[in-house]
Amino acid sequence: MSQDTLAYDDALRIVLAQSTPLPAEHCPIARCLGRVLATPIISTVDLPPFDNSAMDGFALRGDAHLAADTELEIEGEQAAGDGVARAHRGAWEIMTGARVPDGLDRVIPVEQTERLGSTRIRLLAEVSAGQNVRHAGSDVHRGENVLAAGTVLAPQHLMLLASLGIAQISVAARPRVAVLCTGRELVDDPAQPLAPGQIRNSNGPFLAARIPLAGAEIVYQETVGDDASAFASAVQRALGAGAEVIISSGAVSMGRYDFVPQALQQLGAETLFHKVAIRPGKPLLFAKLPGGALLFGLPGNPIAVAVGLRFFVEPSLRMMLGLPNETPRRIPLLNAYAKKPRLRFHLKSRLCIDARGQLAIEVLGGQESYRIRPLADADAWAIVPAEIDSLPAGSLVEVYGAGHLEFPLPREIQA
Ligand SMILES: Nc1nc2c(c(=O)[nH]1)N[C@H]1C(S)=C(S)[C@@H](COP(=O)(O)OP(=O)(O)OC[C@H]3O[C@@H](n4cnc5c(N)ncnc54)[C@H](O)[C@@H]3O)O[C@H]1N2
Ligand code: MOO
Repeated sequence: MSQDTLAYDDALRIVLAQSTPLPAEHCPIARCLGRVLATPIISTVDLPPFDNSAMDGFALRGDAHLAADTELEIEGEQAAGDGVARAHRGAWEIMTGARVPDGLDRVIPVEQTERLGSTRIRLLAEVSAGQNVRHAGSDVHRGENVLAAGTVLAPQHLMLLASLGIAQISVAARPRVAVLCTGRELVDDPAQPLAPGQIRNSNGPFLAARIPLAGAEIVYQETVGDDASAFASAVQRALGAGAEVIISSGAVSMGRYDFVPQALQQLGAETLFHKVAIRPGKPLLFAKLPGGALLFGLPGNPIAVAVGLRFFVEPSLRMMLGLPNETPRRIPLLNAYAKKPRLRFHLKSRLCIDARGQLAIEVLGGQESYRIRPLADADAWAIVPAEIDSLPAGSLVEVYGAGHLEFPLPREIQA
C-alpha cells in the first residue's frame, strides 16, 4: 500500500475529529419524526391520568373478593369523558376508558352479569379488588424517564409524547448538506435522450434520497461539468445556501479531468486525506473548507458513492447529531468469501435465513463498483477487514444496515 493511502480506521478517526455535535433546537412534535432527541423526556404526569375501566361493565366495591351471585342496585352511569363521580355503594354502569367513580375499586364485564329488571344486577363471577381497573400511573408514572437523549423519533415515540401532552421537544439540529455531482457525461433530466457517451445521473438522486434518511437535510444540489473553477463556484454556492457538509461525486481519481483536489486548493481548503485502503471508493477525499464546512469527495462510481456515504459521511452525521458511534452486528457468512488482502471490503449483502433456520449474511454477486443492480437487492453491508483474504462459510463478519438509522436487526444483548 502506498504511504499516502490511509487505513479505514485512521481515516474515520480524522473524519470524527472534525465532526462536532450541532446545537439543539425546539421542534413541535408533529414535525419531529426521524429527529434525534437532544434531552431526555421526563414525564410530568401519570399515564393513565386516572383510574379507568378496561371493560364495558359495572364498577363495584367490596372486600378482597366479591362473590358470584351477589346482587347489587345500579346507582349510576359513567362513560368515557365523564368527570369525577362519587359512589358509596352498589354498581355503576361503566364504559371502557371511563373514570372509575371514587369509592369503587373493581369492574366486572357486562357479560359476567345478569340484569334483574331495570335497576339491579347479579354477578355471575367473583370479582376481586383492582380487577379490570387500569390504575393511574400504571403505564408511566410522574417523574419517570420515558425517552433517552439520542432516541431517533419514530411514530411510537410520538404516540407516547402525544399521550403525555408534550407539544415541543428539544432535538439535535439537522446537519445541512449539499450534493454536487461532477461529470460532463451526466444527464439529470430523465426525459432527455442520451447522446453517445452520456449516462444518467444516478448518484444525485441516490444521495438526495439517502441524506434525509440519515437525519440530515439537503440545502443545495447541483450538477457541474469537468472543470475546477466551475466546481469551486458550485462549492461557494453550496456554502451560500448554508451547507455545513458538502458531498461531491466524481473527479477525485487519477484522470485528466479529476479536478476536485485542484479546486479545493483554489478554495484554500485543507485536504485531510485523499485515498483510503478500502474497496470500493479508494480515491475518497476529505477536506475542510476555510469557513469550517466539511467536504467529502466521493469517487464517482455509484457503489463508491454508497460506501463513502455509509462509512464516512454517516459516521460524521452521527457525531453532529449527538449519536454514539455505531456498533456493527456480527453475523455468520452464508457462503465462503475470498479477496485480495490490503483493502477493507464493503460488500453489497443481504440478510437471510439459512437452511438451518439461522440468520446469515449473503454476499451478493456483482461487487464491482459500477454495478448498481445488486445494490437494489441489498439491505446490508458486510465488511471484510483489510488483512483478511479468505473467510469460510459460517465465519462471523461485521454487518451494517443500509443506513445508520435503519437496522432491520434485533438488539444485541449486552453481556
Ligand atoms: N488510473 C486510475 N484510474 C482509476 C483509479 C485509479 O486508482 N487509477 N481508481 C478507480 C476507482 S477505484 C474509482 S472509484 C474511480 C473514481 O473515479 P472518480 O472519482 O474520478 O470519478 P469519475 O471518473 O468522475 O467517475 C467514475 C465513474 O462513475 C461514473 N459516475 C460519476 N458520477 C456519476 C453520477 N452522478 N451518476 C452515475 N455515474 C456516475 C462515471 O461516469 C464513471 O464511470 O476511478 C477509477 N479509475
Ligand atoms: O474504489 Mo472504485 O469504486 O473500486 O471503482
